[in-house]
Amino acid sequence: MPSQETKNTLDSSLSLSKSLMGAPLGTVPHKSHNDNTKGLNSSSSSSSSSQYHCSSFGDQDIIDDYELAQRKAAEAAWRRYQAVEWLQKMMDQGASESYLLPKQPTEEEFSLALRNGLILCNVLNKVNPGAISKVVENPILTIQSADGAAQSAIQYFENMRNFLVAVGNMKLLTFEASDLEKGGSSAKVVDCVLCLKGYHEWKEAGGIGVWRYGGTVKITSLQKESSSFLSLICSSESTDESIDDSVSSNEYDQQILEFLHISSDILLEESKAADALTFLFDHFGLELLQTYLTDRNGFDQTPLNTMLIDAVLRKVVHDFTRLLTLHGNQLELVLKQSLKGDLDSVSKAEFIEAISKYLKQRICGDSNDFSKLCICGGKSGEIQVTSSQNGNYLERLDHQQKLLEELKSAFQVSSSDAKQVISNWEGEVKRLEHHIQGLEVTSSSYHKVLEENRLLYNQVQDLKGSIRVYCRVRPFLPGQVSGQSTIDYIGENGNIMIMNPHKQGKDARKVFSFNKVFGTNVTQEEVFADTQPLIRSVLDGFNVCIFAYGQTGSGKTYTMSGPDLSTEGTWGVNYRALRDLFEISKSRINFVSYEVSVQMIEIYNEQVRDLLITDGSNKRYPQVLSF
Ligand SMILES: Nc1ncnc2c1ncn2[C@@H]1O[C@H](COP(=O)(O)OP(=O)(O)OP(=O)(O)O)[C@@H](O)[C@H]1O
Repeated sequence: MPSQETKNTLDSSLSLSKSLMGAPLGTVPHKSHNDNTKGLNSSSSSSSSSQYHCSSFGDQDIIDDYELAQRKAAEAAWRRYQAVEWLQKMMDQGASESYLLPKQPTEEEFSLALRNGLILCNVLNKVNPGAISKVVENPILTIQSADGAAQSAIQYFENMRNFLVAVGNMKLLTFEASDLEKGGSSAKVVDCVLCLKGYHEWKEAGGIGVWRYGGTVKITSLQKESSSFLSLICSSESTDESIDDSVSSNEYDQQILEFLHISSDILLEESKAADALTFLFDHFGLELLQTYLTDRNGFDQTPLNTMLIDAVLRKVVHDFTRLLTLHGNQLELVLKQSLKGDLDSVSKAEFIEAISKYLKQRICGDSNDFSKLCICGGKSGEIQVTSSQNGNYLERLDHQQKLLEELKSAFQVSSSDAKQVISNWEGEVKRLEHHIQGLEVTSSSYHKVLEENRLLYNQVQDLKGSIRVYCRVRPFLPGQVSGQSTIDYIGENGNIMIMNPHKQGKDARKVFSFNKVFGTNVTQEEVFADTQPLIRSVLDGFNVCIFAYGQTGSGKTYTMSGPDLSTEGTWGVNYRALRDLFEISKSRINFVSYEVSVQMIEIYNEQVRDLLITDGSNKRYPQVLSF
C-alpha cells in the first residue's frame, strides 16, 4: 500500500481527474516528470512547494502544467500498483517467482520482474488455462542483475513471445517485448496486465454479454499506427514519456477517456441491453421469418434447400439490421436537431438531456407508429399486415385483460364465499365443542350420581335384610274339597296366624312371622315385585340367592316357573328375574360387559339332579352335596 502521503497525492489526483472533465481540452504540461513510485512522496512534497513558489510569481499555467504532470505520474504509479496487486493475487502463495515482484515496484523493478515472462505466462495460464503450452522456468538469473537477465535472454524471450502471441490471439491489449527493456514503455505493459485483469474478472462473473475493456471499446487487434478514434482511446497513457507539445493528442485522448469514463454499473446495463436486443430479435426477427415462410402464393409445397434457407435467414437478419439502422439514424437526426447542430461544444449533461428528450418523444408520440419503423423488404403490403397483426394482438390483449378481470372478480367472490363458509364452520365447531364439554361435565356428574345411587340402593337392600323369607299361601286346587282353611289371619307386617281346629284354647292358634306373607289371591307379578330389586343388585356385583322351599304340591314350581310359559303374565320368579337381568345388562352395555350363564338343578330326596340336561340321561350329582 502507498504511504499516507502518497495516498493523499493519489486521492487528489483522482479528484483532479474529475474536475478536468469539464475543462477546455488541449492544455499541455510543459514539464516532464519522472514516474518513480518510490519518489512519489518527495515529488509530492516538492511539488507543493513548487506550486506555492510559482503561484507567488503568478505563473498559473506553469503551476497547472506541473500539477497535471504530477497527477499523471501518480496515476501511472497507481495503475502499476493495481497491476502488481492483481498479478500477486493470481500467483500462488509462496511461488518461487512471487518474491520477484515487490508490492510497490518502481518502473524499473516492475520491468525487471516481468522481463523473463514467467509471471506473465503463469498468470495467463490461470486466466486462460492452456493458453501457453510450455513455460520456460529459469527465473533465477534474471533477477540477479541486468547482466543475469541478458544471460537468460533466450529463455525469457521464448516466454515473452509466447505470452504476446497468446494475448494477441485473445484480442487483448498487447505490447512490444522491448517495452520491458530500458527506455521501453512499461505503461503499455501495465495496460496489458490491467486489460488481462478486466478480462479475467468479466470471465469470473460469468462472461455475460460482450466484454469491453474500459467499457468503451471492444478489443480487437490493436493497430499501433492507426490514428482512428478507437485506437487512440485504446492506446495507453505514457506517463513515463516526456510530456511536451508533441503529446498533446495523447492528452486530448486521455481527457476523452476520462469524459467517457464508464462505470461497472453501465457495463451491467450494457449487458442487459444486449439481452434485450437478443429478446427483440427472438421476438420480432423470428416472427419476421415466419411471415416470410407463410404461404400466400400457393407455393406451400415448394421444397426448401440449404440455399433457400440461407437466403431467407440472411434476409431476416438484413431487414432486422436495417430496422436497427433506421432507429440509429433517426436517433442521430433527432439528437442533432435537438442540439441544433451545434455539436462542437456540447457538454455531457446537454447530450444526456437530448437523449432523455428523444426517449420521451418516442414514449409519448411515436411509440405506436410501429409501421414506420418496420421494414419488410420495402413492401407496403407487409407493413399493413404487420400493422393489422399488431392491432390483432392489441385486441387479443384487451380481450384477455377483460377475461383476467372477470376471473379476478369471480375469484374474489368465491374467496369471500369460502371465507364465509369457513367462518360458519368454525362457529359450528366451537358450538359443538362447547356442547361436548357440557356433556362431558354432565356425564361425569351422572356417573357420580349413578355410583352414589348404586351404593344407596344396595344399602337399602341390605337394610331390608340379607336373608328374607316370604310365605305364599296356595289356594285350593280345582277339585279339592274346599274345607275350612287353616289360615286364620294374614297381617300386613308379615305375620300369619294358623288355626288348628283339632286343638282348643291358646294352642289352637299359632302366629308365624315372615318378611311378608302373600295370600291366595296374589298374582305372580306381585310376588316378584319384592324380589325384583335384588336382580339389579346382582348386576351391581352382589351375590343373591332365591329359592323356594315347601312340601310337595305347595306351589314351589308355580311360584318359581309359572304354570304357562307361553303367557308372560303367569311367568314365575325365574323368568321374570332373567328378563330383568338381560334388560338391565342391555341398558348398561356401553359401560359394563356382562356374561350370563344358567344352571338349573333339583335337589330331591337328598339327590341333586341337572334339570337342563338334554341327553335324557337324567343325570344325578350325589357328589355335589359336598358344597
Ligand atoms: N298360587 C297358586 N294358584 C293356583 N294354583 C296353584 C298355586 N300354587 C300351586 N298351584 C297349583 O298347585 C299344584 C301343585 O303345585 P306345584 O306343582 O307348584 O307344587 P310343588 O310344590 O312344586 O310340588 P312338588 O314338590 O311335588 O313338585 C299345581 O297344580 C299348581 O298349578
